[in-house]
Amino acid sequence: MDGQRRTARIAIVTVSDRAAAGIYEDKGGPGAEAWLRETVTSPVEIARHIIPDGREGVAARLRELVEDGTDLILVTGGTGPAPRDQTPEAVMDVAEKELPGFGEEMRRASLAEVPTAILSRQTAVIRDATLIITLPGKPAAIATCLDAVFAAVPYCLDLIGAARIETDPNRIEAFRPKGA
Ligand SMILES: Nc1ncnc2c1ncn2[C@@H]1O[C@H](COP(=O)(O)OP(=O)(O)OP(=O)(O)O)[C@@H](O)[C@H]1O
Ligand SMILES: Nc1nc2c(c(=O)[nH]1)N[C@H]1C(S)=C(S)[C@@H](COP(=O)(O)O)O[C@H]1N2
Repeated sequence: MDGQRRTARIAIVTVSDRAAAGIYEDKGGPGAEAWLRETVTSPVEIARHIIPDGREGVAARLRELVEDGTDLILVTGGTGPAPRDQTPEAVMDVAEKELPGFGEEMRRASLAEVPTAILSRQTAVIRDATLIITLPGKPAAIATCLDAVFAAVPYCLDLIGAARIETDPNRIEAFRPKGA
């Protein structure tokens, strides 16, 4: 089968000590899933994971998901400056390439809403044929950040050899050069 014409596999990883311990209910993961289900019109399988903060645990889970053939991973939480916030370090541990424009654009969009957005060290990276995008933990940040960058995601997935995805143009007009 043509590698790109298959059901896309997306993982949403919530990184939060308290959500993982059941102290509060995870709202970021379900929020990201709802956003994707409203936006992506081609077939997708979405898996959700909740894990505690920590560089090694996050990196290990990302490696597993990449080896499992996941096309896109959204990681929410642990991007801030506090000692337990180590998601960017974990993501860089598994990265083959960084795409700094994703973090720049997500922070720009978030800064229009909250001045504390500058505290998020979010970014995006590629490992093998997987795109990994980090998002802040605050559930309200999910839509702001995905709205800001998702137009570039389908073509990025094409370029790295991941599954092809289509979006509802009324929500996100995906950028693809003519003929792609
Ligand atoms: N996944 C989530 N689901 C629901 N609320 C969240 C989630 N992540 C963060 N929040 C909310 O946003 C607030 C600030 O987010 P922040 O990322 O600083 O959480 P945190 O205190 O680092 O979480 P934790 O200690 O569990 O890792 C939290 O106190 C919580 O109310
Ligand atoms: N859109 C948006 N971005 C945001 C926020 C927010 O509320 N909305 N919170 C900020 C704050 S307060 C922090 S500390 C950082 C990092 O959050 P994280 O550690 O949960 O990833 O994200 C920032 N980015």
